[in-house]
Amino acid sequence: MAHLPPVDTFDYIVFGGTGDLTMRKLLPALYYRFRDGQIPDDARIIATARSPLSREEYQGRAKQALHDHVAADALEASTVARFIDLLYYVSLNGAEAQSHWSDLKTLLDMKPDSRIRVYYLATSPALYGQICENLSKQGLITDQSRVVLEKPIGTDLQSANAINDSVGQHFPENHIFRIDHYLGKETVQNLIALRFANPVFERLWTSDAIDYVQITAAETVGVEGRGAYYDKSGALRDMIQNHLLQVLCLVAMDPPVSLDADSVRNEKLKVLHALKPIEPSEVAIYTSRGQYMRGKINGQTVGSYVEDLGEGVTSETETFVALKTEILSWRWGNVPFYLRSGKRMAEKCSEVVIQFKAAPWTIFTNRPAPNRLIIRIQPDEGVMLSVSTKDPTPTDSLTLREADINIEFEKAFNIRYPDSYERLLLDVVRGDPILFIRRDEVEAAWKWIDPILQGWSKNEAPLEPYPAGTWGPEGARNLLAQSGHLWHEDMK
Ligand SMILES: NC(=O)C1=CN([C@@H]2O[C@H](COP(=O)(O)OP(=O)(O)OC[C@H]3O[C@@H](n4cnc5c(N)ncnc54)[C@H](OP(=O)(O)O)[C@@H]3O)[C@@H](O)[C@H]2O)C=CC1
Ligand SMILES: O=C1O[C@H](COP(=O)(O)O)[C@@H](O)[C@H](O)[C@H]1O
Repeated sequence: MAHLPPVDTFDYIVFGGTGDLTMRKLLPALYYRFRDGQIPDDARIIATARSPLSREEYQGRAKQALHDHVAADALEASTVARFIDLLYYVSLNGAEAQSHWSDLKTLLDMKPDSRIRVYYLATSPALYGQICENLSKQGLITDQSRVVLEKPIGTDLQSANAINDSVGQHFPENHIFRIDHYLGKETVQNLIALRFANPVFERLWTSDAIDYVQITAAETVGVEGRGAYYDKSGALRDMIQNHLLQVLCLVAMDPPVSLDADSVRNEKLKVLHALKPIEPSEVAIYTSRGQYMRGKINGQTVGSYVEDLGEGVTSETETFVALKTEILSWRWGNVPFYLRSGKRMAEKCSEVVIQFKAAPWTIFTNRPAPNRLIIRIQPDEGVMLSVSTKDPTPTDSLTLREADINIEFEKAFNIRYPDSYERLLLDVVRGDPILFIRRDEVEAAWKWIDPILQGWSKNEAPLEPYPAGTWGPEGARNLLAQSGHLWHEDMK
């Protein structure tokens, strides 16, 4: 077990404290950090929601959540008991000024104002503005207060601006932490280390050497119990607008002058601004969208998307999207960036594939395969570089064969890879925004996404069905075939 320096003590106030995200992700993440000695014993986690629950009832639910979502070998009874002791519950309608705010105030007033307060908004984003307004009216926003906003920040640029404006009336930008859990993933952060600590890669990180880049986030799960949210969202808003564009920024950005949050965010923003727009009339050329049908995942038959939504429902929502873009800059001129994400795909796999250009000439009897760098975000976090080596089979000529230089981080460092929320939740306490999204990044991402949504709404690109358990619709393959490229799984 790692022993890490503890953060300053804090009150974490979670709006939506009984919800799926809190139970499945936030409490387990805080538990792990507590177990590893990073959370002081006098910290408090104050959950709020409308449900009338006593503190003991809430603690009972939280205990169950830990048993369901924390590895059994990490659950020591005494540590669980000490952690459960940090939990409080206030029944409160965050959207109503007349609700039980005085209960929350009484609890918070028991500690000095200088204590760090984190207001974590894990409710529908439609409530963010009202919750912040009520916090402000009740005098609960101190100099040491921060607010965390869960995704989605809006469904387009206009709605994102409305959310950001309403929260921004009560919290300064440097106290607003917009979470994107992909940035908390170790391998995503490792992109910064890999690129800027290893000149061997960074010197080749341009259109001179790179043919194209693929970023994939494929899931085998369907919409699970989140159909009501997902059907209004779809894969483009749910995954591309935030997670995949953030990964693309880290792959493509120029070296920041330091690891200061704004230096990194400024470089990411430049990438977002340099993305070649996809006009509504161009969506059939540059995008492919699909929806899963019945199929098989790991040998088990699974239902279609509309079956997962419920009986008698129809839907035009995409559960898969692939797109081709470019970054209009000196470094990346003419290098296609292919992004794709989908549910009910053949494998769970998030990765970045950097496909290098072929050698200009060969002296061997067969052509060397172009090098390929694969950064595996999950599962099996690691980095793999394919290289051409001499084929050891005895022949009369020097022929080549592909082999991999493969680093598996978990094995290399013999360490448990933490869930992304573990790091992010404590970064808020530390006041370190490097792995959070600044408002202008959200705006730039929506500005680029909105025209695609407009094109789709005019039916400019067909919604193609794909069987569950496959790599998506044919259109996704055609997107690359136009340039003679293949998705990674087709290269194997
Ligand atoms: N679940 C996930 O995996 C992910 C979720 N998110 C985001 O996190 C947020 C929460 O999602 P999730 O946990 O799934 O949603 P749930 O529907 O499971 O939970 C919503 C929570 O909000 C509470 N709530 C609803 N209305 C109010 C109100 N007026 N005042 C106070 N509390 C209220 C509910 O409790 P009660 O009804 O008792 O008030 C409940 O605790 C959403 O923005 C979602 O998009 C983001 C990424 C992943
Ligand atoms: O934000 C989201 O992410 C998950 C996928 O996250 P991962 O860490 O398992 O890759 C996705 O299932 C969900 O729809 C989306 O809202």
